[in-house]
Amino acid sequence: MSSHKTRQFRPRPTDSSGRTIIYTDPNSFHPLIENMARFIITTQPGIQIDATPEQNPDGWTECMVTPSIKREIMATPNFPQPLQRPSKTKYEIRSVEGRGLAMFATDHIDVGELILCERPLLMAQAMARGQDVPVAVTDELDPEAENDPELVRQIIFQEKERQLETLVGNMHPKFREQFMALANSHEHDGSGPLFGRLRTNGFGAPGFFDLEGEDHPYSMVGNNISRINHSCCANTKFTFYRPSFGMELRATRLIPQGAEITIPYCDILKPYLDRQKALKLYGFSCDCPACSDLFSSDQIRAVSVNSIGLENDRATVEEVLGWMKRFEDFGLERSRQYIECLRFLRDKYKDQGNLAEVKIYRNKLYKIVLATIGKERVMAVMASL
Ligand SMILES: C[S@@+](CC[C@H](N)C(=O)[O-])C[C@H]1O[C@@H](n2cnc3c(N)ncnc32)[C@H](O)[C@@H]1O
Repeated sequence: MSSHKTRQFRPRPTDSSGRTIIYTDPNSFHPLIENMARFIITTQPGIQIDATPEQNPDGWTECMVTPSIKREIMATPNFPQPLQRPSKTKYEIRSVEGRGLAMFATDHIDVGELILCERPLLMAQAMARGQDVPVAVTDELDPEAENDPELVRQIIFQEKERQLETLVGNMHPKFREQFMALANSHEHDGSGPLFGRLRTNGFGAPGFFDLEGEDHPYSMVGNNISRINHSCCANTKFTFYRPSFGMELRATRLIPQGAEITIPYCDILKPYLDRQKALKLYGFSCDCPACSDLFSSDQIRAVSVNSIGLENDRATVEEVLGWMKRFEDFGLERSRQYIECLRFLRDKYKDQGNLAEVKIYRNKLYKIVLATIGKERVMAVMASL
């Protein structure tokens, strides 16, 4: 059924600087999305309009966003920069029994280390958490149908599929092939093959708001990063670096050679039942250490989002090290309280004049903040700690 297979890749114009190739063709959209801006983002200097992916190793992103989001992207300071990749690739993608393809460390990976950086294949609006039906869709609906949530859901799925047919139809065949090779855990719920893949593999694009301050739930899909499986004790975190339009992945704990590299598909600070509910969308049930020992895990998760009472400075180093161990056992290095433990130890040693320990904990703090917040905001956050 998919028309995307028969569409031809069209050459795009370069802008005056010759660096960013931008293509906007709002007229080719279905009326419901006529206000969306479609364009591509790439950063290879001097690239020609008919460049191949081989000539443009950073790749490019097919975007379909509102014009205000497009303006926001273009106004990003220092945009666009080339991707800054890790100096050495330390992962491989291979299949694993019962979990399809997965990513594994081929070398020891340090906390905070950049594991991969890639330009998204595409960026588009996904199904929002608790999203209302788009106004244009409700206008077209018969009032009876509007009260039928399943029918409304199916109509939204069809609209999303049509939007994506336009977008995916314009991808370079190599990138389209990469997108179509990704897993689809939504084959039986009415999502089309493109929207199903976006839902299965999309990473929330952080911090994109329209002019009225309304959150736009955009998703980005990457060729390699979208092969990473979930764990509630995940050892990495995804961040997005706007100046290079790069999806970045860093380690939140030491990853030994041979270990699987994992990310969270849901809020891993939430209790077991909430996580299971969120993971249903992906068609598997998690068997990570936190899901296997859910009683202890839920207890420590509840603590990790509240407070362990470090504010009054009365805790001892031993107590704090004990808390850190419990957080580490359940993969909670990214939690606010774990970061507070590191800050506490740095300051405690500073008060004692133990400069060697101060250096160790300052370093650890920097690495975990870098991994969890990303390089765009790491310095600002460190200054506030
Ligand atoms: C984004 S893809 C990850 C890569 C995927 N394994 C592949 O083969 O391309 C998401 C899908 O991977 C599978 N998956 C992810 N994490 C899993 C886990 N912890 N256990 C079992 N399956 C998992 C599920 O089928 C899920 O819908």
